[in-house]
This record gives sequence, C-alpha cells and structure tokens, in this order.
Amino acid sequence: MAALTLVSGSVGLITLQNPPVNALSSAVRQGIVDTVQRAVSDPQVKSVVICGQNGVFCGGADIKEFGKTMLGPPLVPMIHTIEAADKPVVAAIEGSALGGGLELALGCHYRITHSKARLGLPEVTLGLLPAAGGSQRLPRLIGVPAALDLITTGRHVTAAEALKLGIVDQVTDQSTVEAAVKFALSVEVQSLTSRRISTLPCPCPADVDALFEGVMQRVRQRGRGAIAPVACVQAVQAAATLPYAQGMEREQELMATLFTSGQARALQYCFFSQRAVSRWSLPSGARWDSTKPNPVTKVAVIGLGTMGRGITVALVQAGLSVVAVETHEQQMMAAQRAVSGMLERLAQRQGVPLALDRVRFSTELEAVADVQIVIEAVFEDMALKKQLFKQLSSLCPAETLLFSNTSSLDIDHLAAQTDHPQQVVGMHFFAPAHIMKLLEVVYGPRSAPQAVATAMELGKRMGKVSVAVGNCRGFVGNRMLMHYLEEALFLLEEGSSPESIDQALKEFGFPMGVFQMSDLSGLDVGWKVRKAQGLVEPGQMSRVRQGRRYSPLGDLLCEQGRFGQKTGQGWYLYDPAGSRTPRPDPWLQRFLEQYRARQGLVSRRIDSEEVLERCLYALINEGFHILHEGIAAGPEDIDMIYVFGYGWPRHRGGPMFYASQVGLARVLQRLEHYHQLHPDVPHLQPSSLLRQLVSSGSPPIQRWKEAIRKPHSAL
Ligand SMILES: CCCCCCCC/C=C\C=C\CC(=O)SCCNC(=O)CCNC(=O)[C@H](O)C(C)(C)COP(=O)(O)OP(=O)(O)OC[C@H]1O[C@@H](n2cnc3c(N)ncnc32)[C@H](O)[C@@H]1OP(=O)(O)O
Repeated sequence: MAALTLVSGSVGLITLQNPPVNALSSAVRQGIVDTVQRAVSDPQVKSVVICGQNGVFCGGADIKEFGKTMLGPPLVPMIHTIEAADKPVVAAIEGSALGGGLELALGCHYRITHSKARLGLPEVTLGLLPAAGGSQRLPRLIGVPAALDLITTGRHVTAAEALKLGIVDQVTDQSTVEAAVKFALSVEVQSLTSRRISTLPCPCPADVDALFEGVMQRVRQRGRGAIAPVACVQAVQAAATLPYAQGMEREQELMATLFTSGQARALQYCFFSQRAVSRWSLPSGARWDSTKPNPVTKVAVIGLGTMGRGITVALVQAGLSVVAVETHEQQMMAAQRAVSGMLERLAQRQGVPLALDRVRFSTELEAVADVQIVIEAVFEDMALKKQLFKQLSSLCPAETLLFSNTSSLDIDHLAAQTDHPQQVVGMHFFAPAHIMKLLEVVYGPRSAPQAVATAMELGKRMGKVSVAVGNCRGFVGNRMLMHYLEEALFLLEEGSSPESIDQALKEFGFPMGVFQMSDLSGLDVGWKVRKAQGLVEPGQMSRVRQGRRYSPLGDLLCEQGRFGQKTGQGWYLYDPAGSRTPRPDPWLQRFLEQYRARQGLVSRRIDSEEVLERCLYALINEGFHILHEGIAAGPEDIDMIYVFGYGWPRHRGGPMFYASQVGLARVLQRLEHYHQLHPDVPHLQPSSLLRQLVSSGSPPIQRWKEAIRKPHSAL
C-alpha cells in the first residue's frame, strides 16, 4: 500500500506502507503506480517526495513473493515512470534503502538521506542481481569500480559513504521527510534533464577490460561456485558497454537465469532460516517470545587459551564489562598481551576508541563473584570442568548463570556439579570466537528457560547467529561432522587420497577439504576425544572397534607426532611448520600403500561423486537422526549451524536443504546402496525419519516439522 498526501501546498508526499520494512509487495507496487500517477496528473502538485512508514524507506522486493506467481505491476516500468516524470521526485531515505528499495530511489531525481540510514544492493546475497535497473543505473551514477564493489558484494553502505560515493545528494540529522520536502520545494522549477540517471553516460576507467577481468576472477574465487556474483559482473559490464535500453535487456536476461535457480532458492531459504533460528522453543514449551532474558552488564571468562581470548574480545566488542580469569601466571601474561593486541587491531580497523578498560584480568577465581554470567572456557577435559563448576557453584550467588564453552562434553554432567543446575547452559563457540558467527546454545533437561533466553540474547549482542540445541554427544554440528570425517577416512583406506577427497569437497563449495580442515584444527583434538571414548588402541591396526568399522589412520598419524599444520606434518606437508599451504606428502602416499597392503585392502579408483555422496549423505543422515530425536528443532537450525559454523556453501542452503534439493528419495536410495556395500558402517543405515518422509511423498522442507516429534535431550 502507499498513501498520497499534499504537504506544504505543492508537494505530493507518497508514503510506502508495508511494515516492518515496507517491502515492495504487489500491493505496495500497485500503490506506488496509483499514487505516482495521481501526483503527476494533479496540477496542484509541483514536486513529489517518496518516503517509507515507521522510519524505514524500503527493504526491497518482497522476498516472500519470490517463487510464487508474480502479481501486480512490475518494478521496471514503475521505476521508469517515476524517472520520466516531469515533476521532480525526491526519495526521503530513513532506516534502509536496500535492493529494489534503492533501485526505486535511483529512479527518483534526488535522494535525501538520514545520517543513520543504510543503503545497498544486497540481491547477490539472495542469489539475484539488481534487476529493476539497479545494475544499469548505479554504474552510471557512481562509476564502474564502485558499482562493481557494491553490486558483487551486496554490502550496505552508511549515509556518509553513500554521500561520498555520490549515491545521495544530501544527508540530514533531522527529520528526513521535512528535509526532503524543503529540498523538493527548492527544485520545483529546475530542469530534470541531468537528473534522469538512465540517460547519463556510464563513466568508465581507461583500463575497463582489465578491471572486469580482475573482478570476474576474484568473484569466481570468492564465490566457490555461486552463479549470482558472476551474473552481477556481467550486468555491470553491459552497463559499461551498451546503451541503457540494451543494457536493461541484458539485465533482465541474466536475472531470468538466476530467478528460478536452485542457488537463489537456497540463499533465500538461508535469509529466512537465519531469522527463524532466533525463535527458539524448549521441550517444556518455553519460547523466545514468552521468556525474558536476564539483564547483563558484566561477564566473566575463565580460561584464557585461544577460545577464552576470542570470547573475551567478542564480549568487549559487544559493549560488556569482562572479568578475564586465568589462574596460571605465565598464561595470563600471554593472554593479556594477545587480548590487548586483538582489541587494538579491531579498534584501529573499525575506527572506534580502544575499549581495553572494559576488561579486568585476574589470576583469582574469586574475581568472578560479582558478575551476572560466568563463561567457562578451560581445557576440554571433563574432570577439570566438573571441578571448576563445583567451585563456581559455591563461589557465585545463586542467580549467576554458569555457561560452559564446550564442543562436545555433556552439559548435564556439569550442571549436576552445581547447587543450581537450572542456571547451567552450554555455549559452543567456534574458533576464532570473536570472528566466527555461529554459537550453539546447548540446553539440558534442567536448564531454565531464562538461562537459555539470556544465552541467546548474549549471542545476539555479540553479533552471532545463535541456535538452541538439545544436549547430546557433539551437539548438532560435531555429531554430524564425525560421520563426515569417518567416511573420508574409509575412502582413504579404499584407495582415495587426501588431495582428491579435498578437491571434490572444494569443488562442491567448501572453503577447504576435510583433510585440510583436520590439519588446521589439529589431529590431536579428535585423537583425545577418541581416547576418551575408549576407541584408541595404541599401535593396533584393527579395523573393527566397539562392534563397528573403525579406521585407525588418524591415530597412527598422531602416534608419529603428525598433528597437522602446527607440527608441519599431518595429512599434508607444511614447510615450515605452522605454514598454511598444504603440499602433498610422498611419505603419506607410501604409508597409505603399506597400510592397505597390511590390511589386505585392494585399492580402487574412487570418483568425486562417490566422495561427495558418502561424506555428505553420512552427515545428512545424522541430521535426520538429530531431527527425529528433537535435538534440533527443525532443519533450519541444522542448516544455519552448518552454513555459519562449518563452511557449508551458503548457495547450497545447508545440508538438510541440499538433501531436499537432491531429492529425499535419491538420498535414501544412495544411502541404502552404500549401506549394503558397507554393512559394518551404522551411520550409512538410513534414518527412520528419512524413510518416513520419503514414504509420505517427500514433502517440501518447510513441512518436515510436521513429521518430527517434540524436542527433547538425548542424554
Ligand atoms: C523470470 C524473470 C523474473 C524476473 C522478475 C524480477 C522481479 C524482481 C525485480 C527486482 C528485484 C529486486 C530484488 C530485491 O529487492 S531482493 C530484496 C533485497 N533486499 C534485501 O535483501 C533486504 C533484506 N532485509 C534486510 O536486510 C533486513 O531485513 C533489514 C531491511 C536491514 C531490516 O533488518 P532488521 O531491522 O534487523 O529486521 P529483520 O531482518 O529481522 O526483518 C524484519 C522482518 O522483515 C522481513 N523482511 C525483511 N526484508 C524483507 C523483504 N525484502 N521481503 C520480505 N520480508 C522481509 C524479515 O524476514 C523479518 O520477518 P520476521 O519478523 O517474520 O522474521
């Protein structure tokens, strides 16, 4: 909807009305077409101002309408009519002008912006390009290099940057609508010839071909198989080389290939899923909208290793006071230097004042007595953590929340050490904790809803995508990852190599393959976990342990001191130790050949299809178990964990969305096939939920929840 009112005697004020972000739904587009026509034909109206209701100009096309039959007037002619009007049209931008919203503003003759507004063309992040003339108008307005940057990254710019780039004409700290009306009155009699962006030539640098070549190479590398960034470059290239009308034809042609693509569907699913995971619920029925988080101003972090340091920085960045505790004097000194350095670099990069005074370092555990939350981040050792939780329980007041940063340990065991188990929640951060977006918030059967709400809110304040999950071994992310890693080892035993497995996974879109990832995080991490599970038998080669197939390859490498990047050798060679560039290791190749010979294994050629199917379907199958058990509330939760924590390519939507795109029947059939070949691998046996979904006709992912039981904790 849009409303037209006459203000200041001669200004037609059009207000977009579609809360919360005034998205351009079919009703809004119809409203704009009608009000613009009325304003243009009304002799009393000498100029027009377009603004949005409730302090937001426009969040772009209505993403919920994508994939459905498009009704209502299309955007391109609508914006063209505005640009062609013979009365000045001014956009009054508050809040956001994004995507179609900015394209609408680019069709106006002037743009007045509030200093706190954000502008951008984020279509690429939804698998699209700015196809309401944005890819043709923006380069004409601000030049090819700046337009390429904004359109291929989708980044939002501040009002100040928009002014500097020439996207907007004026920035105000006062009422934007008032400023825009005043401005409109002042330009009522001015010529509009130079204000219609589509009629302007596109300013190009001299070396424009080289520029496009370089940008295309970068977006291909960065995009890891994403098609939208490539189309964005092609559209801007059309703006630079073709007249406007032909450029528009090219824009529409490119958009047509993107609009119905699986990648666009995946990216739009991610957009909504990212928002959906914040609406958590617990098995008790407690929910995000009925539980108030505790007010938090002061948090303690205990244990200042890599994780503790990152968590401290993330908390300070979120504006909280932090008590950072490390009981070992030397470790404390090193941590203090590291945290200060990280904060200094961040302050420099972000141009904000250094916030070092918000951290107090201490070697005394007693220093945590007056905080609202304690985040324990000591070494991943159950005995150590249990002892600490016991101490904290007697040190802290009853209302203090006790959170554990653990990647796999049982939260209920830790809660049982305290007098107030309802105050205990897991917070699984991902390294580096001040950078990685994901936070798994792990609740146990006794965790209070308020404790969960506070953890989720704290995650939000730190800028994280927080996902509430039930308690089980490895929670959601690592529990699924275990089977992915294990399949990769089995493939090595059967004849593959780290290089070819990693290559297949990188071509799928992961930033790195499974063996590179293992080298980066350290082979000793998994070794320690397997030892704790009683799976490691030093020097032993047996391939069946605890009644199922087992690969001792990782253990054998660890026994040789090959822990990955940090020791210079793991699945690859790193020269010098600590370098990040993996090189194939001839030693490993010989080692694998000898291993296969001793095990009586006949090496075979394994293609990338088998690599992907076995690694990914094993992981996905575990995802179905997790859904069935209620550990994750829905497929969106699993998918966001994988996209934000494990490098799953966003344009493939996450593992569960990927399964829905491949087709559940196909995933089931391939798992059955591989399980028949490897009956000693239980994780290849298809989950009953997957079977159930297939037999009920493979419903779309949005309807899987109907087939899933209520959430509960598995431990
Ligand atoms: C065959 C060829 C066919 C060709 C047809 C071509 C037709 C298309 C032509 C042009 C296309 C233009 C493309 C676009 O414009 S795509 C949209 C681009 N816009 C965006 O990406 C902006 C997305 N939104 C945001 O970034 C934020 O929401 C923001 C506006 C910054 C506000 O942030 P915040 O205040 O944090 O609020 P939330 O993100 O939580 O959002 C609040 C609720 O609003 C919903 N929302 C937001 N934006 C949209 C949108 N564009 N469409 C629909 N819904 C939107 C969001 O989901 C939240 O909903 P809920 O509360 O239910 O979770």
